[in-house]
Amino acid sequence: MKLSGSLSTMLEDPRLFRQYAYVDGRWTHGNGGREEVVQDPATGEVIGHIPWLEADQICMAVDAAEAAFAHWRALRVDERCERLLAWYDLLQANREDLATIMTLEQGKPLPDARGEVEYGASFVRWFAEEGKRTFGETIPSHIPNAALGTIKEPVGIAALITPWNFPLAMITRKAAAALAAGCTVIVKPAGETPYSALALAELAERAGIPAGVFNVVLGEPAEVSKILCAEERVKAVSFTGSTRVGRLLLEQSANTVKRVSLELGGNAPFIVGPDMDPREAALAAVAAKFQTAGQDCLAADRILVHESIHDEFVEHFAERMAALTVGNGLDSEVDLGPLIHRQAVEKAAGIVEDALAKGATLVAGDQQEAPGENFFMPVLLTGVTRDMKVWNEETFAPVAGITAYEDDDQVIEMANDTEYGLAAYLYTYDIRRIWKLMRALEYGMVAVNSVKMTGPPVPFGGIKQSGLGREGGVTGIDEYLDTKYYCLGALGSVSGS
Ligand SMILES: NC(=O)c1ccc[n+]([C@@H]2O[C@H](COP(=O)([O-])OP(=O)(O)OC[C@H]3O[C@@H](n4cnc5c(N)ncnc54)[C@H](O)[C@@H]3O)[C@@H](O)[C@H]2O)c1
Ligand SMILES: N[C@@H](CC=O)C(=O)O
Repeated sequence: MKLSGSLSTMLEDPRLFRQYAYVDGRWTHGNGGREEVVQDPATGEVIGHIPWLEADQICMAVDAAEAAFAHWRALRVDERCERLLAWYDLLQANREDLATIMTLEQGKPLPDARGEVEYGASFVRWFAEEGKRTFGETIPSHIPNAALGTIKEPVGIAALITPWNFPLAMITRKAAAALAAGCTVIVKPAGETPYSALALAELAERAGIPAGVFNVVLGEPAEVSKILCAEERVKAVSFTGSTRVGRLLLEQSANTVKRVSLELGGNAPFIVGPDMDPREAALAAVAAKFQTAGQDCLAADRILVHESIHDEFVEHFAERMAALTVGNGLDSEVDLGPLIHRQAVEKAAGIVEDALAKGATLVAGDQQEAPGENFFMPVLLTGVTRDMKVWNEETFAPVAGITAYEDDDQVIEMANDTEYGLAAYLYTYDIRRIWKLMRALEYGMVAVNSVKMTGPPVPFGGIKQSGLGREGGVTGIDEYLDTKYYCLGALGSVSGS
């Protein structure tokens, strides 16, 4: 294993590169001496090490979050929100360093990493504002001489478990909502990408977020999650990751009846109507497929094109795909970085092999050209059918599969033929088709004639086995709030009550 050792020298502020857990405002070693090596997926070089905390240390993080909760929830909401805004400012001010850390540990091209820092920061600002609007309601009373209403209260400690593909924004979309609501949090980032989370902790501290309010624990994933899910004092678990692990955490949280929010896998259909300009649609489909090298829960996984424009669409798609540059995300020419590790490359190769064995056609994609062992060259397959893995599984790789369809009813049925229900794309200008398909698609989010669909104001989330609950938007904060109903009786006669 080659040792890089150079990340801190690449940063303007080397203190953003932390190789410890962060518990109760302290940078913490693991008691048991266990640690994990973190590698740059582009080069295989070692970026650094992180400690694994032992069970008693995870419990100490819960103690810290519990102790801090009393003070944090008691702050005036504008005081909490001021600190979130200070955190937002620091994220913006340190954007370059945060992007460098992200590219080194995750592999995505530097411009995409900068984009993710902006995106992640935007949730902090959004919830700093939304925190001030956690209104209760007054209820016209059916009880004589009583006043009825509701107030919103923070649920308590929230455990936030996050994936490696968006190492910063998947944390802030949860943490900012929870902190604005008055909760304290324990973040468990993916072991592949811990340094973005630890940099967030460093900046949270500088923003005046008190010790114990924002904690980052590191460790063996199943072990840590089991403790957090079983712990009665943890009131909410918010998870972003695979459907397989999401199911597990839901099960583990049942005994303590926790609030569980799940942002899970996707298998997005990208539907192109017969009225569509095939070139325009192909450019959009390439953008929707290859972001983060296809390692995106919103990636266009099944591209469904009307038979009348199928061949032309394929030509344009192949042409645009051929123009994508694959390489190290630090190189300014690069569009697609590496996959996260070798297993991801092997999984992608298996999906392509399975499709070809079952009759798909390989239009483009030569793995001999891959610039390193964690890289996977973009692949275009046509003639994809429902018995293939590329249809049924979330590919999480730059493998595009195209299928032709005959009419709207058939494409609705095809698009819904999956256990997933996160996001769908629809390209057509026919308003009646838009309305019909948009309503019939069994997805939490439908983007019509747009690749971009996310951002702070929208309720992000899926149905079916893509998740529970919503993040962002005006409802994202509700995942961290309880509604308390009150009935004030014996008030005497109050007119209009
Ligand atoms: N819906 C969304 O908003 C969204 C966003 C980003 C990623 N994702 C999904 O995340 C997945 C990719 O991320 P990933 O590979 O990091 O997912 P993953 O489920 O393997 O890991 C996610 C988190 O769970 C932890 N984990 C892994 N195994 C565990 C176990 N047995 N018990 C407890 N915790 C465990 C990991 O360490 C990590 O912190 C894809 O399915 C993608 O669609 C969804
Ligand atoms: N692109 C998604 C993350 C999915 O992997 C988002 O915007 O949240």
